[in-house]
Amino acid sequence: MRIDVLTVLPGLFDCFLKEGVIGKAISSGKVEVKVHNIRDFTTDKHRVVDDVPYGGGPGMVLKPEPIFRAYDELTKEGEKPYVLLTEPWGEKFNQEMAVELSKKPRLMIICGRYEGVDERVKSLVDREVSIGDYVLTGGELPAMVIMDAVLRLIPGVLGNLESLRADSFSDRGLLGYPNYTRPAEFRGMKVPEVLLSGHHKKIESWRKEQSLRKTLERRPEIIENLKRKGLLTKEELE
Ligand SMILES: Nc1c(O)cccc1[N+](=O)[O-]
Repeated sequence: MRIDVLTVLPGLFDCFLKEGVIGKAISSGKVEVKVHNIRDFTTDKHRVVDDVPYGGGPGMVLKPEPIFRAYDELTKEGEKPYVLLTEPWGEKFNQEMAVELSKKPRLMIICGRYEGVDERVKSLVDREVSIGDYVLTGGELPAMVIMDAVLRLIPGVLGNLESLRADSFSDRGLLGYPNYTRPAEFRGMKVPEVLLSGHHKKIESWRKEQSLRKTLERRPEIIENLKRKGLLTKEELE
């Protein structure tokens, strides 16, 4: 997969693209991420990327010209990207969307900023995406959240497919089970006996029960939804 990011703050992505699972996926060539400074696509000497909103009002709006120039330049060759725009009013990002986006061969993420982008930029956009109902200083962190959730799903990026399978939200959207590692007792808190038993069937059913219990406690609507769709087994319903 290739992702092109358009932003006025490219430096924000430096650590994200160098460190951890994402950094390894890029350095190994499993995925390609290119961050582009929208200012590099301006033509005036002051490299202006924003302007005051027509009709008045607070703040600044990202101008259309530099973004369109970037889009035209970056899509001259190769597959047309599926274009996302990160902004507060977008469709709520979730695991289902991450799975869908991970199947696209190429993405472009335009990072919203200031009071937003000129409305005409949206003629380039396939999906406006929000990571939550709160006000941020810009769309760069949401772009990183989306890339993290999407790129980890690319085959080969996560070493152990098992950890992908046991993810929260991956088994029918159920929350993940509790995890423990050595030591078996720490400050009086013991690891559940079943996990030390080596009895794989018992461990699996304990984990399933914990996952259902946690989901029922924290996200009852997920259980209701699965019940309605008939996606819970008789044992799970008991
Ligand atoms: N919430 C927010 C914002 O305030 C600015 C840009 C993008 C987002 N978002 O994607 O959620």
